[in-house]
Amino acid sequence: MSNAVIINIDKLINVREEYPLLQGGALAQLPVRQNAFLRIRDGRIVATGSMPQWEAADNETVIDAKGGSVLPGWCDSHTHIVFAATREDEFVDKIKGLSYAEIAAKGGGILNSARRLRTTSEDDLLEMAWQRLHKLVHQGTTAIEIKSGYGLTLNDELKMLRVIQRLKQKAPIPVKATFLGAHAIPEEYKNNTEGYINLVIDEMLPAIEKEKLADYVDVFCENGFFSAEQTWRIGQAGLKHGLLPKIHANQLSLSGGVQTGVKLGAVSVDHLETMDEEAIQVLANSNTIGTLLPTAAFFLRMAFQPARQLINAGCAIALASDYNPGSSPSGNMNLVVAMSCIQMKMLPEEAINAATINGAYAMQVQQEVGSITTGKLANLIITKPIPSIAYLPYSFGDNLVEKVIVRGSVWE
Ligand SMILES: N=CN[C@@H](CCC(=O)O)C(=O)O
Ligand SMILES: [Zn+2]
Repeated sequence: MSNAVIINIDKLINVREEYPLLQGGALAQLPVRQNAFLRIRDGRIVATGSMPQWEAADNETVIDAKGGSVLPGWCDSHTHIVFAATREDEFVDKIKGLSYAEIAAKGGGILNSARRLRTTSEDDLLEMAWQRLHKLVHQGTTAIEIKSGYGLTLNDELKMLRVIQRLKQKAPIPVKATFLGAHAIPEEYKNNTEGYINLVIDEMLPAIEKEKLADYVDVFCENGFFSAEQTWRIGQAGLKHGLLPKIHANQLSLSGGVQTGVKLGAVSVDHLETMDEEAIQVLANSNTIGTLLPTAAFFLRMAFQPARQLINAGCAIALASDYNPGSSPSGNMNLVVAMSCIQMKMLPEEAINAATINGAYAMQVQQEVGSITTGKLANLIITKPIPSIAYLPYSFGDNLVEKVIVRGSVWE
């Protein structure tokens, strides 16, 4: 466990003693300290101060930020990084004019990933997911949620969740596991949706509870996938097995996913490309976080999420990458933040808060990460020198991450 001090920090971003979930107008408040240092003991933040007051201490590594800025590492609360194969062939099909729904109907999409995953070993899946996670940390992600949902049989869902469990043990960053058995109706149950739902409820959930393999339960609430009523039943069953819901809601249609998620007391409802006033108001009047996934909207050429309306209504917004082989084959949170400002008109301050502290809340790790707060893990991004906070999303596509610090050590 490392003892270190980061010196010559131009801007120390998101420094907070109290770190409440940020709703509506509060998202635009991003506390910044100029010309600072930050001290780390046993991998945790123990002090911050003004650079002129800094004094060297024994037995600590000095990390010189050289005028760069420091912010909390990104908290990516929605990913599918355990998968067996990429799907660039579908990407080309889409360029040629096929829709996401058409690709799914011809056996592509999630079912394509399921076919490939079923014939891949747990060790091989772990190796591939670890490579992805390792790269994501280099891009600044220092807490992550990972879903199952490409197995769609009892054994293959358990296999995916065991991979996530092994990632939890291997990775020095907070990792949360979400059971997404209700991601699609598998081929074998094509004409028997109820049979598959029974398998999820009666066999998968008890087995997952027994092995303590998941933190959350998720359902893809969408036309052609799972209805609001089926989402409700699976969410309730998850709750009985100790799993709080996080719901894929309102991606392609007004699915009722937001209302159902809120009624279930979901930690978050995610996607939200397709919202109406009723869904926005229901979310605004709840404790459920709305997690926006702009790179999925971008990749599928869909309208972006109505971030301004959600924030103006008072919602708590988080940003996540949705990293998956079908609809967002990138987990780069720097791009997510930039796209949120460029395409959804979020202010840079709002986007950074949504990708750090609110992302931490969306996977219940806010006591460990998400802000520069004494006692939290020193999971941090050191940027190259930047003239302003707005420069981060403004210079999209440029790599401004100079170093990533995990538990006080530079990520190699
Ligand atoms: N929308 C549902 N699930 C994923 C896509 C998964 C896939 O296409 O493989 C998502 O969040 O976008
Ligand atoms: Zn997803």
